Amino acid sequence: MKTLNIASIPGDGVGKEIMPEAIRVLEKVAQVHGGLQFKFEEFPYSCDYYLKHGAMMPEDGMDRLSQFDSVFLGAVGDASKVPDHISLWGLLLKIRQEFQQEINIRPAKLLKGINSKLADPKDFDIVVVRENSEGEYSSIGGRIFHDDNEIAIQNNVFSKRATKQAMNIAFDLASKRKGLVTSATKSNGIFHAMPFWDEIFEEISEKHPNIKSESKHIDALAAYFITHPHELDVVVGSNLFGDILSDVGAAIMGSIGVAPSANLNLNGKYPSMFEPVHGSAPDIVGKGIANPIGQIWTAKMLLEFNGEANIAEHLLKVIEAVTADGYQTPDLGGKYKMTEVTDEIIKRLGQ
Ligand SMILES: NC(=O)C1=CN([C@@H]2O[C@H](COP(=O)(O)OP(=O)(O)OC[C@H]3O[C@@H](n4cnc5c(N)ncnc54)[C@H](O)[C@@H]3O)[C@@H](O)[C@H]2O)C=CC1
Ligand SMILES: CC(=O)C(=O)O
Ligand SMILES: [K+]
Ligand SMILES: [Mn+2]
Repeated sequence: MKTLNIASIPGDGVGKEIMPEAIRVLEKVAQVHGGLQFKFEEFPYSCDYYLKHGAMMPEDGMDRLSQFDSVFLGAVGDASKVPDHISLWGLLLKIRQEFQQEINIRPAKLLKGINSKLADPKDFDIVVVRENSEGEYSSIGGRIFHDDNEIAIQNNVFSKRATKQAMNIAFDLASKRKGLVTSATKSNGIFHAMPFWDEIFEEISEKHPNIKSESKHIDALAAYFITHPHELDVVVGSNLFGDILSDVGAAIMGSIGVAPSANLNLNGKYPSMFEPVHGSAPDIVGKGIANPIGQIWTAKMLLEFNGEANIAEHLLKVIEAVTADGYQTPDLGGKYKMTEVTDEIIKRLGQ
């Protein structure tokens, strides 16, 4: 019997609602699999934890999480309790950076039965490869002076190593898919970092003559996601550009409530972390209508990256069969509650 030890961090808002749903699904997956079991340990790290303890996690929090095969996270952030930059840097971004989860994989493809927000979406299947450890998400800089003289300086960080790594992963992925890599740039406006990014992209492209490559400025590329999503395959972007594009990708899928993501540690020193693309959705919290599919599709990615590709594919097929038959939450225009969608997935997993 293979055991996967999973640290679950529901976090804030709808994170606390959808996490139990995805765990119910994973327990069922294990039962159907027969040779797999999960050991979950829940960690209460969140904005509520911060209000009690003055930090998003205890001193030994990272040590404890490092003992697990993977971290499974819901969402972080409740600005009514803790400013977002404190809560995200104290938990989500802390884990991504300290566990060297330098790559964030974010698929965007249409599931059967789900209406895209586009009138004619055609059949798109995109993977955003987001550099996940540096770029615009850096804590380097500071603030100086007061009142109207106040100045904020924010330094972006682009290393050749991490940039190359993200691009190499994008090309590898494209070689197993449609064979196209699109780079998100902004070298017409960002004077140093983006020409650097483009040069490295050029260099990596030349090493992969069989893969088509193109660069698009982030503004035009964001529009292209809306107008020509079916022409994209793998899209590689910096931390901020990848973040934005993956929300656009989620919107054209129908709702950010379905979008999954994997924060990958590639050197094997620390666990990877799996979390949906969306945040804590304070506007719908407590209503029982959060879409559980983002977290459940994320569970599929957790299975895939823990060596269980077959059952992972089966889970995605079941999710798609359920959406195809109209079991959808209100964000997708459906009338079903969160638990009803999960129940249907679990029922069909057993069939
Ligand atoms: N990775 C993470 O944990 C992230 C955390 N956040 C945090 O979440 C909080 C809210 O941020 P927002 O910018 O509003 O982004 P958000 O993703 O939480 O919500 C944006 C919109 O999508 C909807 N939505 C999100 N998840 C949904 C789901 N599962 N089912 C149905 N609808 C869903 C929300 O109702 C809202 O209308 C903030 O504190 C923010 O910092 C935001 C993005 C990512
Ligand atoms: C923070 C955030 O929005 C993200 O990582 O997607
Ligand atoms: K999340
Ligand atoms: Mn985001």
